[in-house]
Amino acid sequence: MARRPLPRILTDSAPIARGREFARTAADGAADVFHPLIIISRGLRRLIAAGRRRWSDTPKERRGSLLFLAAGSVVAVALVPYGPVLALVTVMAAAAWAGREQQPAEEPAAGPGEAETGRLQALYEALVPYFAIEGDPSPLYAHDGDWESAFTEYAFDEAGRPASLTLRYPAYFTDGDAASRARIEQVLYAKSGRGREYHFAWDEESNQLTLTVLPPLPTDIAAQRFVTTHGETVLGFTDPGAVQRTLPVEAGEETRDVPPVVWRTGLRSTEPHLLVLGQPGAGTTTLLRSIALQALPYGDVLVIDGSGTGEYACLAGRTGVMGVESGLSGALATLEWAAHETERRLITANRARQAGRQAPDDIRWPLWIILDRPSALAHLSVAEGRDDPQELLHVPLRHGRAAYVTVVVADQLDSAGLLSEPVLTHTRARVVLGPATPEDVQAVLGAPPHTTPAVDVPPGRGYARLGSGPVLRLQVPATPDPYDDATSEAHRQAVLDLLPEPAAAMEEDATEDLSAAAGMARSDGAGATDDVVVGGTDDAVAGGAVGVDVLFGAVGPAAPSAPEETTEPSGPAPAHRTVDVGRAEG
Ligand SMILES: Nc1ncnc2c1ncn2[C@@H]1O[C@H](COP(=O)(O)OP(=O)(O)OP(=O)(O)O)[C@@H](O)[C@H]1O
Repeated sequence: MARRPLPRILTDSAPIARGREFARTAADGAADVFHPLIIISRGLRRLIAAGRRRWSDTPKERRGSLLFLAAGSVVAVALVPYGPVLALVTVMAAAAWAGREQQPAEEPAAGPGEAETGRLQALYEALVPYFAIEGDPSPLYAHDGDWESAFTEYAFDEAGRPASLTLRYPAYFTDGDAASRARIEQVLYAKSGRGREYHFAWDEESNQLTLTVLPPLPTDIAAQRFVTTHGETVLGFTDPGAVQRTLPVEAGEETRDVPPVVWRTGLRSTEPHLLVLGQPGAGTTTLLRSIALQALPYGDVLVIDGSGTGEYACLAGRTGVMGVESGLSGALATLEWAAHETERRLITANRARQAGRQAPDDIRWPLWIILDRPSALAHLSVAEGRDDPQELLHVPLRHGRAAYVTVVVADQLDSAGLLSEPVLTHTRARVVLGPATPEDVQAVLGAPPHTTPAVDVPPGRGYARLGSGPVLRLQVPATPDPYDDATSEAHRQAVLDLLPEPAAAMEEDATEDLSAAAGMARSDGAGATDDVVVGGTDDAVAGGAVGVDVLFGAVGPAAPSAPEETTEPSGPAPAHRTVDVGRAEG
């Protein structure tokens, strides 16, 4: 049976809604009209209540005189012309004022407690000798002066120690003088509580100094494939706000965004080479290992380990690793090859440019020279009456940028005096690791840090400066030697995952490709060159100098090595993309 519809009056809600709307409008209109009356009546109620309170608060013996005063006022009002009218107007005005909407009184800001006030006063007093001069008619800093006029903002941590403080200082204070600043920073550091790192921001325009306590940098980030582009290397991580970019990283179980210190290399880099200095055990080798692992997917790497401790053993024999040398002869031979290779790249790139062509691929494939502890080799070379290997770095350092050659040098701080002049001149990207005084940081980076030295310095902690940029706090990602027994399993696996394939496997693949290519060339009866040249130049092919043999064989001028002094076997040269342009040109 079909359902009967309900009567329309029960289902049609439009008239009800209209009625409700009308009632609301009428109420709003009435409220507007009667608003003054409402205010006045509320005010009268408040005045009467206030009068009653006053009457009850008045002692009994004084009530008579109060009553007499009130009666006198009434009589006076009645006698003066227009008195009652004026009195009525006055009462109405008083009622309107008393009845107005009152904003809830704002909660008074919680001021500093007694202990905190004491700390601020002590800080203020400690600054007086530095910020006050005799003859100032209205000194901002004076003994028994008011700290509240000098300290504009402050915050405290749970322990009651200052977490941030902004203070004003007199305009005559020499805030452009590093020594004057250092004295103030030293006082604030001592009085605010040692054991924490502070950042000092000097606003010279408004004569303000802001001190902020810095949280420790994260130490839980291990080696991993960072989200960077070709030519970018993550040196480590720094403070939020210190750089404009963040990178997603995996730290333990979670993924989070952290601000990286990214070093750019290549043709347009303004700081194409890096110098890392640190205290013993501060993590310089770890940083170099991290750089090598990031460089390998996009370039060839040559490692010279002056300390000879075998901490780069994991790289030996891997695709793209052209050698891991640790002896003096091996280092000299390898660096000599690197210098020639740089020259060869330069000449080839120059010829290509003159011919109006792009530089060939093998020139543009980056070559990284990683030199750990050259001072140890320098010492040996002096003892043996041979050349300092650093002399051979002159060409790669000077011309490396145009030849896609990047040099990374690491040494200990106390051996910095043994670094050669070209190394010091051409390494504009700098890192200093481990406990270092502000003077050390200034000497290495060319500018003092804006933070106080950390008391507890974990390995891989330090400062970085790229060119003339700001000095940044730095924490290097943990990239330990996977063959070290002390390395945790998670870190070992992280590093092993980043290592390229062993070069032997690649060579086998290459040999197979070579056979296939040669077979193909034979089968179509054409010259072998056209079919198999992948990265060669037209010149090379036209010259007939490039055959299948140079495609997958040793690249460039073969990297020499001194096997008897090489702790790790030199990895076979990469067999995947370059041709011997030098021979082709010949
Ligand atoms: N960023 C880091 N995170 C965690 N551990 C690190 C980090 N850097 C270094 N370490 C650890 O500190 C120790 C010393 O590191 P490393 O060998 O890199 O220092 P070094 O400066 O090269 O020392 P040396 O003076 O012996 O050459 C190693 O156990 C290493 O795993």
